[in-house]
Amino acid sequence: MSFNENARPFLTLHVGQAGAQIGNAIWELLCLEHNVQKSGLAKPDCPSNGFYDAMFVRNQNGHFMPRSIFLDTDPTCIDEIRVGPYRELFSTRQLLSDSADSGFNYMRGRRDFRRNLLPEAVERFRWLSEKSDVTPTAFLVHSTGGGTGSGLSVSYLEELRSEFDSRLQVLELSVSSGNSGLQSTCELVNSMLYSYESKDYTSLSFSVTNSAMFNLCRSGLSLYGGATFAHLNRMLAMCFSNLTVMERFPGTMMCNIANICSNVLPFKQLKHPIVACAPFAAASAVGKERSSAIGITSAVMEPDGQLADVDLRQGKHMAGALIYRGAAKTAGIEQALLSLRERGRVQFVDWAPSSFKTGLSELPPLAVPDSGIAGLPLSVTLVSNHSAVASLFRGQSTAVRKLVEAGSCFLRSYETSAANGSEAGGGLEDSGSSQSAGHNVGGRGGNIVGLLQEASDHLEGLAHVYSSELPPTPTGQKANSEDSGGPKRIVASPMSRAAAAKPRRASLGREALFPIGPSRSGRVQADEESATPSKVASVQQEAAPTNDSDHRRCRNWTRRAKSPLCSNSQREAAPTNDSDHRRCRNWTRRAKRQWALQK
Ligand SMILES: Nc1nc2c(ncn2[C@@H]2O[C@H](COP(=O)(O)OP(=O)(O)OP(=O)(O)O)[C@@H](O)[C@H]2O)c(=O)[nH]1
Repeated sequence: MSFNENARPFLTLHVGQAGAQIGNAIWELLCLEHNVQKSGLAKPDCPSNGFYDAMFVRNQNGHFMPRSIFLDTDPTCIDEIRVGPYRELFSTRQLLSDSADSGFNYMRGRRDFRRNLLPEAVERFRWLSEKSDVTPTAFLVHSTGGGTGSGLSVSYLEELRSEFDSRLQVLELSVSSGNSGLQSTCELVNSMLYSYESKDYTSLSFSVTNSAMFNLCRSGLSLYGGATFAHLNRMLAMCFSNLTVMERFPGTMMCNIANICSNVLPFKQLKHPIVACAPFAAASAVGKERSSAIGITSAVMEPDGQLADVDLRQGKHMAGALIYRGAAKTAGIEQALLSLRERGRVQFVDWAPSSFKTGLSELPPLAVPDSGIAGLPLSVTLVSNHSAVASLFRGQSTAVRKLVEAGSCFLRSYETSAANGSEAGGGLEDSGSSQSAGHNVGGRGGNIVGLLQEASDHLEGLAHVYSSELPPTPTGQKANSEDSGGPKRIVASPMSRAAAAKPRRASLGREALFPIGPSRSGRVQADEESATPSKVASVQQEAAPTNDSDHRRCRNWTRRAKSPLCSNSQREAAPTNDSDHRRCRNWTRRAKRQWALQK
Protein backbone atom coordinates (compact mmCIF):
# COMPACT_ATOMS: atom_id res chain seq x y z
CA MET A 1 0.00 0.00 0.00
CA SER A 2 1.55 3.31 -0.88
CA PHE A 3 -0.93 5.81 -2.07
CA ASN A 4 -4.29 6.91 -0.76
CA GLU A 5 -6.10 8.50 -3.67
CA ASN A 6 -8.35 10.50 -1.33
CA ALA A 7 -5.43 12.11 0.41
CA ARG A 8 -3.03 14.88 -0.55
CA PRO A 9 0.60 14.57 0.41
CA PHE A 10 1.76 16.69 3.32
CA LEU A 11 4.93 18.67 3.60
CA THR A 12 5.79 19.47 7.19
CA LEU A 13 7.72 22.64 7.96
CA HIS A 14 9.51 22.64 11.30
CA VAL A 15 10.57 26.19 12.05
CA GLY A 16 12.57 27.38 15.06
CA GLN A 17 13.98 25.43 17.96
CA ALA A 18 10.66 24.18 19.29
CA GLY A 19 9.51 23.34 15.75
CA ALA A 20 12.64 21.25 15.14
CA GLN A 21 12.41 19.44 18.46
CA ILE A 22 8.74 18.65 18.03
CA GLY A 23 9.65 17.56 14.47
CA ASN A 24 12.14 15.03 15.87
CA ALA A 25 9.43 13.51 18.03
CA ILE A 26 6.94 13.48 15.15
CA TRP A 27 9.23 11.69 12.71
CA GLU A 28 10.36 9.20 15.34
CA LEU A 29 6.71 8.23 15.81
CA LEU A 30 5.76 8.27 12.12
CA CYS A 31 8.73 6.01 11.31
CA LEU A 32 7.53 3.60 13.98
CA GLU A 33 3.99 3.60 12.60
CA HIS A 34 5.12 3.06 9.00
CA ASN A 35 7.81 0.45 9.84
CA VAL A 36 10.63 2.69 8.67
CA GLN A 37 14.00 2.33 10.39
CA LYS A 38 16.29 5.16 11.50
CA SER A 39 18.32 4.58 8.35
CA GLY A 40 15.26 5.30 6.22
CA LEU A 41 14.89 1.69 5.01
CA ALA A 42 11.84 -0.44 5.71
CA LYS A 43 12.23 -2.89 8.58
CA PRO A 44 13.34 -6.32 7.36
CA ASP A 45 10.55 -8.93 7.20
CA CYS A 46 8.10 -6.14 7.71
CA PRO A 47 6.61 -4.33 4.74
CA SER A 48 6.26 -0.59 5.07
CA ASN A 49 2.96 0.09 6.61
CA GLY A 50 -0.04 2.19 5.49
CA PHE A 51 -0.26 4.87 2.82
CA TYR A 52 3.27 6.09 3.41
CA ASP A 53 3.11 8.34 0.35
CA ALA A 54 1.27 11.01 2.34
CA MET A 55 4.32 11.64 4.47
CA PHE A 56 7.32 9.97 2.82
CA VAL A 57 8.98 9.99 -0.58
CA ARG A 58 10.37 6.58 -1.49
CA ASN A 59 13.31 6.49 -3.88
CA GLN A 60 14.47 3.66 -6.15
CA ASN A 61 16.76 2.20 -3.48
CA GLY A 62 13.81 1.76 -1.17
CA HIS A 63 14.88 4.67 1.04
CA PHE A 64 12.07 6.56 2.69
CA MET A 65 12.62 10.28 2.95
CA PRO A 66 10.24 12.34 5.11
CA ARG A 67 8.43 15.10 3.27
CA SER A 68 9.66 17.78 5.59
CA ILE A 69 11.93 20.78 5.98
CA PHE A 70 13.68 21.76 9.19
CA LEU A 71 14.52 25.44 9.38
CA ASP A 72 16.14 27.30 12.25
CA THR A 73 18.26 30.40 12.56
CA ASP A 74 20.28 28.87 15.39
CA PRO A 75 22.32 25.87 14.15
CA THR A 76 22.29 23.88 17.42
CA CYS A 77 19.09 21.86 16.99
CA ILE A 78 19.61 21.23 13.29
CA ASP A 79 23.21 20.10 13.94
CA GLU A 80 21.88 17.61 16.45
CA ILE A 81 19.76 16.07 13.70
CA ARG A 82 22.70 16.15 11.29
CA VAL A 83 24.78 13.99 13.61
CA GLY A 84 21.97 12.24 15.52
CA PRO A 85 20.49 8.73 15.13
CA TYR A 86 18.12 9.86 12.33
CA ARG A 87 20.83 11.53 10.22
CA GLU A 88 20.39 9.03 7.39
CA LEU A 89 16.66 9.46 7.30
CA PHE A 90 16.86 13.07 6.15
CA SER A 91 18.66 14.48 3.17
CA THR A 92 21.05 17.33 4.01
CA ARG A 93 18.96 19.48 1.69
CA GLN A 94 16.08 19.28 4.16
CA LEU A 95 18.04 20.67 7.10
CA LEU A 96 18.60 24.42 6.95
CA SER A 97 20.15 26.66 9.56
CA ASP A 98 21.95 29.97 9.93
CA SER A 99 24.59 31.03 12.39
CA ALA A 100 22.69 32.87 15.15
CA ASP A 101 19.19 32.91 16.59
CA SER A 102 16.64 35.71 16.38
CA GLY A 103 17.16 36.80 19.95
CA PHE A 104 13.51 36.14 20.81
CA ASN A 105 12.51 39.02 18.58
CA TYR A 106 9.74 38.64 15.99
CA MET A 107 10.98 41.55 13.93
CA ARG A 108 14.45 40.07 13.59
CA GLY A 109 13.06 36.68 12.58
CA ARG A 110 10.79 38.40 10.10
CA ARG A 111 13.45 40.56 8.51
CA ASP A 112 17.03 39.46 9.12
CA PHE A 113 17.09 36.13 7.31
CA ARG A 114 15.38 37.12 4.10
CA ARG A 115 18.55 37.24 2.07
CA ASN A 116 20.31 34.02 3.13
CA LEU A 117 17.99 31.48 4.60
CA LEU A 118 14.65 32.20 3.01
CA PRO A 119 15.42 31.77 -0.72
CA GLU A 120 17.05 28.44 0.11
CA ALA A 121 14.04 27.34 2.15
CA VAL A 122 11.65 28.23 -0.68
CA GLU A 123 13.80 26.38 -3.17
CA ARG A 124 13.78 23.26 -0.93
CA PHE A 125 10.01 23.47 -0.68
CA ARG A 126 9.76 23.58 -4.46
CA TRP A 127 12.16 20.65 -4.76
CA LEU A 128 10.12 18.52 -2.36
CA SER A 129 6.76 19.53 -3.79
CA GLU A 130 7.92 18.44 -7.26
CA LYS A 131 8.23 14.91 -5.90
CA SER A 132 4.45 14.58 -5.90
CA ASP A 133 1.92 15.11 -8.69
CA VAL A 134 -0.10 17.69 -6.79
CA THR A 135 0.96 20.62 -4.64
CA PRO A 136 1.31 19.22 -1.13
CA THR A 137 -0.48 20.62 1.86
CA ALA A 138 2.00 22.45 4.07
CA PHE A 139 1.82 21.65 7.80
CA LEU A 140 3.74 24.23 9.81
CA VAL A 141 4.90 23.05 13.24
CA HIS A 142 6.41 25.75 15.43
CA SER A 143 6.28 27.77 18.60
CA THR A 144 5.11 31.36 18.34
CA GLY A 145 7.00 32.52 21.44
CA GLY A 146 10.48 32.82 19.89
CA GLY A 147 11.66 35.13 17.12
CA THR A 148 12.31 32.41 14.56
CA GLY A 149 9.16 30.34 15.04
CA SER A 150 7.07 33.50 14.78
CA GLY A 151 8.85 36.00 12.51
CA LEU A 152 10.65 33.65 10.13
CA SER A 153 7.51 31.51 9.80
CA VAL A 154 5.49 34.49 8.58
CA SER A 155 8.18 35.48 6.07
CA TYR A 156 8.38 31.88 4.87
CA LEU A 157 4.61 31.62 4.44
CA GLU A 158 4.60 34.96 2.65
CA GLU A 159 7.24 33.76 0.18
CA LEU A 160 5.46 30.45 -0.34
CA ARG A 161 2.19 32.25 -0.98
CA SER A 162 3.79 34.43 -3.65
CA GLU A 163 5.33 31.31 -5.21
CA PHE A 164 2.30 28.98 -5.10
CA ASP A 165 -0.69 31.37 -4.81
CA SER A 166 -3.79 29.90 -3.31
CA ARG A 167 -2.91 26.41 -4.59
CA LEU A 168 -0.99 25.98 -1.38
CA GLN A 169 -3.05 25.11 1.65
CA VAL A 170 -1.30 25.76 4.96
CA LEU A 171 -2.23 24.12 8.25
CA GLU A 172 -0.40 24.81 11.45
CA LEU A 173 0.27 23.34 14.85
CA SER A 174 1.25 26.36 16.95
CA VAL A 175 2.66 26.07 20.42
CA SER A 176 2.56 28.99 22.83
CA SER A 177 3.33 29.21 26.52
CA GLY A 178 -0.26 29.86 27.50
CA ASN A 179 -1.99 32.40 29.64
CA SER A 180 -0.29 31.27 32.81
CA GLY A 181 2.75 32.88 34.41
CA LEU A 182 4.95 30.82 32.08
CA GLN A 183 4.69 33.42 29.35
CA SER A 184 7.22 36.24 29.21
CA THR A 185 6.34 39.63 27.75
CA CYS A 186 8.63 38.93 24.82
CA GLU A 187 6.76 35.74 23.99
CA LEU A 188 3.45 37.51 24.29
CA VAL A 189 4.51 40.21 21.83
CA ASN A 190 5.98 37.66 19.41
CA SER A 191 2.83 35.51 19.54
CA MET A 192 0.56 38.50 18.98
CA LEU A 193 2.52 39.75 16.01
CA TYR A 194 2.63 36.26 14.56
CA SER A 195 -1.09 35.63 14.85
CA TYR A 196 -1.88 38.98 13.27
CA GLU A 197 0.54 38.84 10.36
CA SER A 198 -0.03 35.16 9.53
CA LYS A 199 -3.81 35.31 9.48
CA ASP A 200 -4.11 35.46 5.71
CA TYR A 201 -1.72 32.60 5.05
CA THR A 202 -3.12 29.74 7.09
CA SER A 203 -6.40 27.96 6.58
CA LEU A 204 -6.50 25.82 9.72
CA SER A 205 -4.70 26.54 12.94
CA PHE A 206 -4.39 24.11 15.84
CA SER A 207 -3.20 26.07 18.85
CA VAL A 208 -1.85 24.32 21.91
CA THR A 209 -0.23 25.69 25.04
CA ASN A 210 2.69 24.37 27.03
CA SER A 211 0.97 25.22 30.31
CA ALA A 212 -2.03 23.00 29.48
CA MET A 213 0.27 20.19 28.38
CA PHE A 214 2.29 20.40 31.60
CA ASN A 215 -1.03 20.03 33.45
CA LEU A 216 -1.87 17.04 31.32
CA CYS A 217 1.50 15.51 32.19
CA ARG A 218 0.56 15.81 35.85
CA SER A 219 -2.95 14.41 35.50
CA GLY A 220 -2.42 11.89 32.67
CA LEU A 221 1.17 10.80 33.09
CA SER A 222 1.43 11.39 36.86
CA LEU A 223 4.62 13.38 36.29
CA TYR A 224 4.45 15.77 39.20
CA GLY A 225 7.19 18.30 38.56
CA GLY A 226 9.17 15.88 36.40
CA ALA A 227 7.68 16.78 33.00
CA THR A 228 10.05 18.12 30.37
CA PHE A 229 9.74 19.46 26.83
CA ALA A 230 10.57 15.92 25.67
CA HIS A 231 7.28 14.68 27.19
CA LEU A 232 5.36 17.57 25.69
CA ASN A 233 6.89 16.94 22.29
CA ARG A 234 5.92 13.27 22.43
CA MET A 235 2.37 14.28 23.27
CA LEU A 236 2.36 16.67 20.33
CA ALA A 237 3.75 13.94 18.09
CA MET A 238 0.85 11.67 19.11
CA CYS A 239 -1.57 14.50 18.46
CA PHE A 240 -0.07 15.14 15.00
CA SER A 241 -0.16 11.43 14.23
CA ASN A 242 -3.83 11.20 15.27
CA LEU A 243 -4.79 14.21 13.18
CA THR A 244 -3.19 12.77 10.06
CA VAL A 245 -3.89 9.08 10.68
CA MET A 246 -6.77 8.95 8.21
CA GLU A 247 -4.46 10.13 5.43
CA ARG A 248 -1.98 7.40 6.24
CA PHE A 249 -3.97 4.34 7.21
CA PRO A 250 -7.24 2.80 6.05
CA GLY A 251 -10.23 3.36 8.27
CA THR A 252 -13.77 2.20 8.78
CA MET A 253 -15.13 5.73 9.07
CA MET A 254 -13.39 8.56 7.25
CA CYS A 255 -12.41 11.83 8.88
CA ASN A 256 -9.30 13.17 7.20
CA ILE A 257 -7.99 16.73 7.10
CA ALA A 258 -10.22 17.61 4.14
CA ASN A 259 -13.25 16.38 6.12
CA ILE A 260 -12.13 18.40 9.11
CA CYS A 261 -11.81 21.52 6.95
CA SER A 262 -15.28 21.09 5.52
CA ASN A 263 -17.07 19.89 8.66
CA VAL A 264 -15.34 21.63 11.53
CA LEU A 265 -14.77 25.01 9.92
CA PRO A 266 -18.26 26.28 9.09
CA PHE A 267 -16.85 29.74 8.29
CA LYS A 268 -13.48 30.81 7.01
CA GLN A 269 -12.85 33.12 9.95
CA LEU A 270 -13.44 30.37 12.50
CA LYS A 271 -10.27 28.46 11.73
CA HIS A 272 -8.95 27.98 15.26
CA PRO A 273 -10.32 24.65 16.49
CA ILE A 274 -9.16 23.28 19.79
CA VAL A 275 -7.54 19.87 19.76
CA ALA A 276 -7.42 17.30 22.55
CA CYS A 277 -6.36 13.67 22.77
CA ALA A 278 -7.21 10.97 25.29
CA PRO A 279 -6.09 8.91 27.00
CA PHE A 280 -2.47 9.68 27.82
CA ALA A 281 -0.99 7.12 30.15
CA ALA A 282 2.44 6.62 31.64
CA ALA A 283 4.14 3.43 30.49
CA SER A 284 4.31 2.37 34.14
CA ALA A 285 0.53 2.71 34.56
CA VAL A 286 -0.75 0.69 31.59
CA GLY A 287 -4.04 -1.00 32.37
CA LYS A 288 -5.29 1.75 34.66
CA GLU A 289 -6.36 4.07 31.87
CA ARG A 290 -9.91 4.31 30.56
CA SER A 291 -10.23 1.88 27.71
CA SER A 292 -13.84 1.95 26.56
CA ALA A 293 -15.17 4.27 23.85
CA ILE A 294 -17.48 5.89 26.42
CA GLY A 295 -14.64 6.39 28.91
CA ILE A 296 -12.19 7.98 26.49
CA THR A 297 -14.86 10.13 24.85
CA SER A 298 -15.83 11.71 28.14
CA ALA A 299 -12.13 12.03 29.09
CA VAL A 300 -11.37 14.03 25.97
CA MET A 301 -14.08 16.55 26.90
CA GLU A 302 -12.79 17.10 30.43
CA PRO A 303 -11.22 20.45 31.31
CA ASP A 304 -7.90 18.91 32.35
CA GLY A 305 -7.75 16.78 29.19
CA GLN A 306 -7.14 19.72 26.85
CA LEU A 307 -3.93 20.66 25.05
CA ALA A 308 -4.75 24.37 25.33
CA ASP A 309 -5.93 26.50 28.26
CA VAL A 310 -9.62 26.28 27.46
CA ASP A 311 -12.50 25.08 29.56
CA LEU A 312 -15.08 23.34 27.41
CA ARG A 313 -17.73 23.91 30.10
CA GLN A 314 -17.56 27.64 29.38
CA GLY A 315 -19.13 27.71 25.95
CA LYS A 316 -20.52 25.63 23.14
CA HIS A 317 -19.29 23.59 20.24
CA MET A 318 -19.92 25.13 16.82
CA ALA A 319 -18.77 22.04 14.95
CA GLY A 320 -16.52 19.17 15.86
CA ALA A 321 -14.92 15.91 14.87
CA LEU A 322 -13.81 12.88 16.85
CA ILE A 323 -11.10 10.66 15.41
CA TYR A 324 -10.89 7.24 17.05
CA ARG A 325 -7.95 4.90 16.68
CA GLY A 326 -7.67 1.24 17.48
CA ALA A 327 -10.08 -1.35 18.68
CA ALA A 328 -13.27 0.73 18.74
CA LYS A 329 -16.53 -0.48 17.22
CA THR A 330 -18.93 1.74 15.35
CA ALA A 331 -21.72 0.79 17.73
CA GLY A 332 -19.55 1.62 20.74
CA ILE A 333 -18.77 5.05 19.31
CA GLU A 334 -22.44 5.77 18.69
CA GLN A 335 -23.23 4.74 22.22
CA ALA A 336 -20.48 7.01 23.56
CA LEU A 337 -21.87 10.00 21.66
CA LEU A 338 -25.37 9.20 22.84
CA SER A 339 -24.23 8.95 26.42
CA LEU A 340 -22.47 12.34 26.15
CA ARG A 341 -25.64 13.93 24.87
CA GLU A 342 -27.88 12.28 27.44
CA ARG A 343 -25.68 13.43 30.28
CA GLY A 344 -25.65 16.94 28.83
CA ARG A 345 -21.84 16.88 28.58
CA VAL A 346 -21.72 18.63 25.23
CA GLN A 347 -23.61 21.65 24.04
CA PHE A 348 -23.84 22.89 20.49
CA VAL A 349 -24.80 26.35 19.29
CA ASP A 350 -28.30 26.31 17.87
CA TRP A 351 -27.32 27.13 14.29
CA ALA A 352 -24.95 24.18 13.90
CA PRO A 353 -25.65 20.50 13.32
CA SER A 354 -25.55 19.11 16.82
CA SER A 355 -23.28 16.13 16.34
CA PHE A 356 -19.65 15.28 15.79
CA LYS A 357 -18.15 14.04 12.55
CA THR A 358 -16.47 10.77 13.45
CA GLY A 359 -13.56 8.85 12.02
CA LEU A 360 -12.20 5.44 12.93
CA SER A 361 -8.78 4.15 11.97
CA GLU A 362 -7.71 0.57 12.50
CA LEU A 363 -4.20 1.47 13.61
CA PRO A 364 -4.02 1.67 17.40
CA PRO A 365 -2.00 4.52 18.90
CA LEU A 366 1.66 3.52 19.15
CA ALA A 367 4.28 4.98 21.43
CA VAL A 368 8.03 5.17 21.02
CA PRO A 369 9.69 2.62 23.34
CA ASP A 370 11.27 4.12 26.49
CA SER A 371 9.48 7.41 25.94
CA GLY A 372 7.59 7.13 29.23
CA ILE A 373 4.26 7.29 27.38
CA ALA A 374 2.32 4.11 26.81
CA GLY A 375 0.92 2.84 23.52
CA LEU A 376 -2.73 1.99 24.11
CA PRO A 377 -5.34 -0.16 22.37
CA LEU A 378 -7.69 2.77 21.82
CA SER A 379 -7.57 6.56 21.64
CA VAL A 380 -9.66 9.50 20.55
CA THR A 381 -8.80 12.97 19.28
CA LEU A 382 -11.23 15.83 19.50
CA VAL A 383 -11.10 18.69 17.00
CA SER A 384 -13.71 21.28 17.80
CA ASN A 385 -14.56 24.82 16.88
CA HIS A 386 -15.51 25.80 20.39
CA SER A 387 -16.50 29.20 21.68
CA ALA A 388 -14.31 28.77 24.77
CA VAL A 389 -11.31 29.51 22.59
CA ALA A 390 -12.35 33.16 22.88
CA SER A 391 -10.79 33.27 26.35
CA LEU A 392 -7.36 32.51 24.86
CA PHE A 393 -7.62 35.36 22.37
CA ARG A 394 -9.11 37.76 24.87
CA GLY A 395 -6.40 37.05 27.45
CA GLN A 396 -3.65 37.83 24.96
CA SER A 397 -5.37 40.85 23.53
CA THR A 398 -5.99 42.37 26.97
CA ALA A 399 -2.42 41.79 28.09
CA VAL A 400 -1.02 43.47 25.00
CA ARG A 401 -3.43 46.37 25.20
CA LYS A 402 -2.31 47.02 28.78
CA LEU A 403 1.31 46.88 27.65
CA VAL A 404 0.70 49.39 24.88
CA GLU A 405 -1.43 51.71 27.00
CA ALA A 406 1.19 51.78 29.72
CA GLY A 407 3.65 53.11 27.11
CA SER A 408 5.95 50.34 28.25
CA CYS A 409 9.68 50.94 27.94
CA PHE A 410 9.89 47.23 27.17
CA LEU A 411 8.46 47.97 23.75
CA ARG A 412 11.11 50.61 23.09
CA SER A 413 13.74 48.12 24.14
CA TYR A 414 12.15 45.52 21.85
CA GLU A 415 12.35 47.89 18.92
CA THR A 416 15.91 48.80 19.77
CA SER A 417 16.78 45.14 19.89
CA ALA A 418 15.26 44.62 16.46
CA ALA A 419 17.24 47.53 15.09
CA ASN A 420 20.55 46.73 16.74
CA GLY A 421 20.39 42.96 16.58
CA SER A 422 20.83 42.71 20.36
CA GLU A 423 18.85 40.58 22.79
CA ALA A 424 15.37 42.00 23.43
CA GLY A 425 15.13 43.63 26.80
CA GLY A 426 18.91 43.94 26.85
CA GLY A 427 19.10 47.69 26.90
CA LEU A 428 16.81 50.63 27.08
CA GLU A 429 19.16 53.21 25.67
CA ASP A 430 18.84 54.71 22.22
CA SER A 431 15.11 54.58 22.01
CA GLY A 432 15.24 57.32 19.41
CA SER A 433 16.85 55.11 16.81
CA SER A 434 14.38 52.37 17.58
CA GLN A 435 11.56 54.49 16.34
CA SER A 436 13.00 54.65 12.88
CA ALA A 437 13.81 50.95 12.95
CA GLY A 438 10.33 49.98 13.86
CA HIS A 439 8.85 51.80 10.93
CA ASN A 440 9.16 49.00 8.50
CA VAL A 441 8.25 45.86 10.38
CA GLY A 442 8.07 42.98 7.97
CA GLY A 443 7.88 45.37 5.05
CA ARG A 444 4.76 47.13 6.40
CA GLY A 445 4.38 50.68 7.46
CA GLY A 446 3.68 51.44 11.12
CA ASN A 447 5.79 50.94 14.21
CA ILE A 448 5.60 48.11 16.67
CA VAL A 449 3.04 49.86 18.85
CA GLY A 450 0.76 50.42 15.87
CA LEU A 451 1.14 46.82 14.78
CA LEU A 452 0.42 45.57 18.27
CA GLN A 453 -2.71 47.68 18.44
CA GLU A 454 -3.90 46.22 15.15
CA ALA A 455 -3.02 42.73 16.37
CA SER A 456 -4.88 43.31 19.62
CA ASP A 457 -7.94 44.57 17.71
CA HIS A 458 -7.78 41.54 15.47
CA LEU A 459 -7.66 39.09 18.37
CA GLU A 460 -10.39 40.95 20.26
CA GLY A 461 -12.52 40.67 17.13
CA LEU A 462 -11.88 36.95 16.90
CA ALA A 463 -12.69 36.55 20.58
CA HIS A 464 -15.93 38.43 20.02
CA VAL A 465 -16.93 36.26 17.08
CA TYR A 466 -16.21 33.07 19.02
CA SER A 467 -17.83 34.19 22.26
CA SER A 468 -20.97 35.54 20.58
CA GLU A 469 -21.62 31.98 19.35
CA LEU A 470 -23.26 33.44 16.27
CA PRO A 471 -22.35 32.85 12.66
CA PRO A 472 -19.88 35.55 11.62
CA THR A 473 -20.97 38.10 9.05
CA PRO A 474 -19.81 37.44 5.49
CA THR A 475 -17.52 40.48 5.39
CA GLY A 476 -15.52 39.66 8.49
CA GLN A 477 -15.78 40.08 12.19
CA LYS A 478 -17.42 42.75 14.18
CA ALA A 479 -17.23 43.99 17.70
CA ASN A 480 -19.21 45.98 20.10
CA SER A 481 -16.54 48.02 21.73
CA GLU A 482 -18.66 49.66 24.40
CA ASP A 483 -19.71 46.62 26.36
CA SER A 484 -16.35 44.94 26.53
CA GLY A 485 -14.22 48.03 26.84
CA GLY A 486 -12.68 46.65 23.70
CA PRO A 487 -11.20 48.25 20.65
CA LYS A 488 -12.98 50.74 18.44
CA ARG A 489 -12.60 48.72 15.30
CA ILE A 490 -11.98 45.17 14.28
CA VAL A 491 -9.73 44.20 11.44
CA ALA A 492 -10.67 40.93 9.82
CA SER A 493 -8.65 40.92 6.65
CA PRO A 494 -6.98 43.49 4.44
CA MET A 495 -10.06 43.53 2.25
CA SER A 496 -12.39 44.35 5.06
CA ARG A 497 -10.04 46.82 6.72
CA ALA A 498 -11.60 49.81 5.04
CA ALA A 499 -15.01 48.68 6.09
CA ALA A 500 -13.79 48.04 9.59
CA ALA A 501 -12.61 51.63 9.92
CA LYS A 502 -16.22 52.52 10.69
CA PRO A 503 -17.54 51.27 14.01
CA ARG A 504 -19.87 48.39 13.34
CA ARG A 505 -22.87 46.97 15.03
CA ALA A 506 -22.89 43.57 16.61
CA SER A 507 -23.76 40.74 14.28
CA LEU A 508 -27.09 39.13 13.69
CA GLY A 509 -28.26 35.91 15.17
CA ARG A 510 -31.48 34.10 14.66
CA GLU A 511 -32.58 34.41 18.24
CA ALA A 512 -31.81 38.09 18.24
CA LEU A 513 -33.91 38.60 15.15
CA PHE A 514 -36.72 36.22 15.86
CA PRO A 515 -37.55 35.78 19.51
CA ILE A 516 -38.90 32.27 19.58
CA GLY A 517 -42.65 32.11 20.12
CA PRO A 518 -45.23 29.31 19.99
CA SER A 519 -45.09 27.24 16.84
CA ARG A 520 -47.62 28.07 14.12
CA SER A 521 -48.20 25.73 11.21
CA GLY A 522 -45.06 23.78 11.84
CA ARG A 523 -42.77 26.79 11.95
CA VAL A 524 -41.52 28.52 15.05
CA GLN A 525 -42.44 32.16 14.50
CA ALA A 526 -41.53 35.48 15.99
CA ASP A 527 -44.39 36.23 18.28
CA GLU A 528 -44.87 39.86 17.43
CA GLU A 529 -47.18 40.64 20.28
CA SER A 530 -45.16 39.02 23.02
CA ALA A 531 -41.85 40.20 21.64
CA THR A 532 -42.29 43.76 22.77
CA PRO A 533 -38.91 45.41 22.91
CA SER A 534 -39.04 45.86 26.65
CA LYS A 535 -39.01 42.11 26.97
CA VAL A 536 -36.07 41.73 24.68
CA ALA A 537 -32.67 41.61 26.33
CA SER A 538 -30.51 44.61 25.62
CA VAL A 539 -27.90 42.46 23.94
CA GLN A 540 -30.54 41.32 21.49
CA GLN A 541 -31.53 44.90 20.79
CA GLU A 542 -27.96 45.74 20.00
CA ALA A 543 -27.81 42.80 17.68
CA ALA A 544 -31.07 43.70 15.93
CA PRO A 545 -30.77 44.41 12.21
CA THR A 546 -31.01 48.11 11.56
CA ASN A 547 -30.33 48.68 7.90
CA ASP A 548 -30.40 47.05 4.52
CA SER A 549 -26.98 45.50 4.64
CA ASP A 550 -27.89 43.89 7.94
CA HIS A 551 -30.96 42.50 6.26
CA ARG A 552 -28.84 41.10 3.50
CA ARG A 553 -26.82 39.35 6.15
CA CYS A 554 -30.03 38.03 7.63
CA ARG A 555 -30.99 36.68 4.23
CA ASN A 556 -27.60 35.01 3.92
CA TRP A 557 -28.09 33.41 7.26
CA THR A 558 -31.43 32.13 6.08
CA ARG A 559 -29.80 30.57 3.07
CA ARG A 560 -27.25 28.85 5.23
CA ALA A 561 -29.97 27.62 7.53
CA LYS A 562 -31.57 25.94 4.56
CA SER A 563 -28.42 23.99 3.79
CA PRO A 564 -28.41 20.23 4.31
CA LEU A 565 -26.06 20.66 7.29
CA CYS A 566 -28.78 22.36 9.28
CA SER A 567 -30.84 20.33 11.73
CA ASN A 568 -34.60 20.01 11.19
CA SER A 569 -35.66 22.19 14.07
CA GLN A 570 -33.31 24.95 12.93
CA ARG A 571 -34.59 24.72 9.40
CA GLU A 572 -38.15 25.04 10.57
CA ALA A 573 -37.30 28.08 12.60
CA ALA A 574 -35.61 29.85 9.71
CA PRO A 575 -37.56 32.58 7.95
CA THR A 576 -38.38 31.20 4.56
CA ASN A 577 -40.35 33.78 2.69
CA ASP A 578 -40.91 37.48 2.23
CA SER A 579 -43.62 37.81 4.82
CA ASP A 580 -41.25 36.42 7.41
CA HIS A 581 -38.74 39.01 6.39
CA ARG A 582 -41.32 41.73 6.65
CA ARG A 583 -42.12 40.57 10.13
CA CYS A 584 -38.48 40.69 10.97
CA ARG A 585 -38.25 44.25 9.67
CA ASN A 586 -41.29 45.34 11.65
CA TRP A 587 -39.95 43.78 14.77
CA THR A 588 -36.67 45.55 14.27
CA ARG A 589 -38.34 48.90 13.79
CA ARG A 590 -40.30 48.50 17.00
CA ALA A 591 -37.23 47.38 18.90
CA LYS A 592 -35.33 50.43 17.70
CA ARG A 593 -38.13 52.82 18.60
CA GLN A 594 -38.45 51.36 22.06
CA TRP A 595 -34.72 51.45 22.53
CA ALA A 596 -34.61 55.13 21.59
CA LEU A 597 -37.43 55.86 24.04
CA GLN A 598 -35.65 54.05 26.82
CA LYS A 599 -32.51 56.08 26.16
N1 LIG B 1 6.52 22.28 23.41
C1 LIG B 1 7.76 22.78 23.31
N2 LIG B 1 7.97 24.09 23.49
C2 LIG B 1 9.23 24.57 23.37
C3 LIG B 1 10.32 23.73 23.08
N3 LIG B 1 11.44 24.50 23.03
C4 LIG B 1 11.06 25.76 23.30
N4 LIG B 1 9.74 25.81 23.52
C5 LIG B 1 8.93 27.00 23.82
O1 LIG B 1 9.03 27.82 22.65
C6 LIG B 1 9.18 29.17 23.01
C7 LIG B 1 10.50 29.65 22.48
O2 LIG B 1 10.57 29.31 21.14
P1 LIG B 1 11.89 28.69 20.49
O3 LIG B 1 11.42 27.73 19.45
O4 LIG B 1 12.83 28.19 21.53
O5 LIG B 1 12.54 29.94 19.81
P2 LIG B 1 12.83 30.16 18.27
O6 LIG B 1 11.58 30.10 17.51
O7 LIG B 1 13.91 29.21 17.85
O8 LIG B 1 13.33 31.67 18.24
P3 LIG B 1 14.74 32.28 18.62
O9 LIG B 1 15.26 31.50 19.80
O10 LIG B 1 14.41 33.67 18.95
O11 LIG B 1 15.59 32.16 17.41
C8 LIG B 1 9.12 29.22 24.51
O12 LIG B 1 7.79 29.50 24.86
C9 LIG B 1 9.47 27.82 24.94
O13 LIG B 1 8.82 27.52 26.14
C10 LIG B 1 10.07 22.34 22.88
O14 LIG B 1 10.94 21.54 22.61
N5 LIG B 1 8.78 21.93 23.00
